[in-house]
Amino acid sequence: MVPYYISLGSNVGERFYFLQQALESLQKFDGVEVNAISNVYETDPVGLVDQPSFLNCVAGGKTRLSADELLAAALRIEQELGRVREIRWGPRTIDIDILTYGLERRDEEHLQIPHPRMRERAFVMIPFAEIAPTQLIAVGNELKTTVEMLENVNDKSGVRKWKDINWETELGHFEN
Ligand SMILES: Nc1ncnc2c1ncn2[C@@H]1O[C@H](COP(=O)(O)OP(=O)(O)OP(=O)(O)O)[C@@H](O)[C@H]1O
Ligand SMILES: Nc1nc2c(c(=O)[nH]1)N=C(CO)CN2
Repeated sequence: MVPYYISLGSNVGERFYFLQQALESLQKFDGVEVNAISNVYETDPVGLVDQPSFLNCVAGGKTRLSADELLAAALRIEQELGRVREIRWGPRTIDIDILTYGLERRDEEHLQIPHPRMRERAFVMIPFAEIAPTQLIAVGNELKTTVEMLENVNDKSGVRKWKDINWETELGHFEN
């Protein structure tokens, strides 16, 4: 089993419903365990700023899937939840990014791990450091903890805790 972390985001329609459905599908996926889920944050859009605000969270666990299979699972869940891929960085019902897969490093067009843009994104690093503060990430030639990476995020405004979520009640048999 390999430890992994993913980030989830939604800014269309019933945003929390999409996060919850995506996590439930992932948890039911053969060979994937979800062991920790962060708080849900309401976040100002980054990149393309003229779009609705997002709900974001980070989840982690262990998986028997390879990194490519985990990506395929994430893409399948995105499709099942009806994400329409149109504008880069534009609105989406659900976006699932793989942040880390063990200490694996990949730099292919279809799969980059650790996720190259997470280090400048407060909407990823705040929830990631919350559930895995001592997790080591390969940054260039160094290993950094998520907390150290979060310290280097320039702009942490625009990320607010949304609501108190009890993931055990929201997801069938989730154990935190
Ligand atoms: N670590 C990763 N996690 C998820 N998808 C990845 C990863 N690395 C590369 N990809 C590729 O990115 C594609 C999805 O791109 P997408 O349009 O969702 O980008 P985005 O989420 O808008 O932008 P960003 O990657 O900056 O969050 C997938 O088809 C996948 O092959
Ligand atoms: N706040 C926020 N901004 C974004 C997000 C996101 O999940 N949250 N995702 C993007 C494309 O991946 C682009 N911009």
